[in-house]
Amino acid sequence: TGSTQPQRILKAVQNNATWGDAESVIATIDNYCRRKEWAMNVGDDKGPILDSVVSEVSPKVALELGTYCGYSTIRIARLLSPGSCLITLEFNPDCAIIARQIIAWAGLQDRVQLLEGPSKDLIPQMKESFRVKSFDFVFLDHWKEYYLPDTKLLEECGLLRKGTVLLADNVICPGTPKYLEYVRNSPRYESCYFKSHLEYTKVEDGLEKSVFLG
Ligand SMILES: COCc1ccccc1-c1cc(O)c2[nH]cnc(=O)c2c1
Ligand SMILES: [Mg+2]
Repeated sequence: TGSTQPQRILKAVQNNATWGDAESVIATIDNYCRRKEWAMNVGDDKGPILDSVVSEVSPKVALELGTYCGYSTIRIARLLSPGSCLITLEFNPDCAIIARQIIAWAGLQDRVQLLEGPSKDLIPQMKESFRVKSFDFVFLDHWKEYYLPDTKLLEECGLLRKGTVLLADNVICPGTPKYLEYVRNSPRYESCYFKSHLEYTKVEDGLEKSVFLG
């Protein structure tokens, strides 16, 4: 019985990154996934776009849908000011176990709350159980078919406020046509596309930034 990809990524981090140094964890994962085995991290081409949007918003309360190994969790959390927090949702327990260790290796566990379970079950609990009033920033990076239903659920649960920024990965590859159609045509969003590439490849992909207008 061999190892899983998340286990191999964790081992690369433990063998090459400096404990407590988020930048070295990011660089280690990018090097490993570019040279050894491709993995679905937002990566070092789309990553700086994510960084610039997070820095512009400087969210106090942020949400990530889809943790995987924690790569984008670390990219976001390393930019948060003290007292801010990032809630990240992961449905796969094997990924959650690895992500917790990678987030800890980066020294960011105090700003991150990783919740295990389906986003459709966890989102309605945000207000009561997790004392969230509303999110300032949401990064959508889980399963493309859930982008639209989860966005509507966030609206229905009153978790978006005037100015909340949604940033969606993979809107071209694998592609999220129903989500794109919604945010680009709804009068309740102002949307724009940041062209880039699928992580570690030359294939086109991009991020869609959508501001909720209330
Ligand atoms: C499992 O498919 C991997 C894959 C294969 C080919 C092209 C794209 C992707 C891909 C890339 C990503 O950044 C992703 N981000 C989040 N959830 C995904 O399922 C996902 C898939
Ligand atoms: Mg992705």
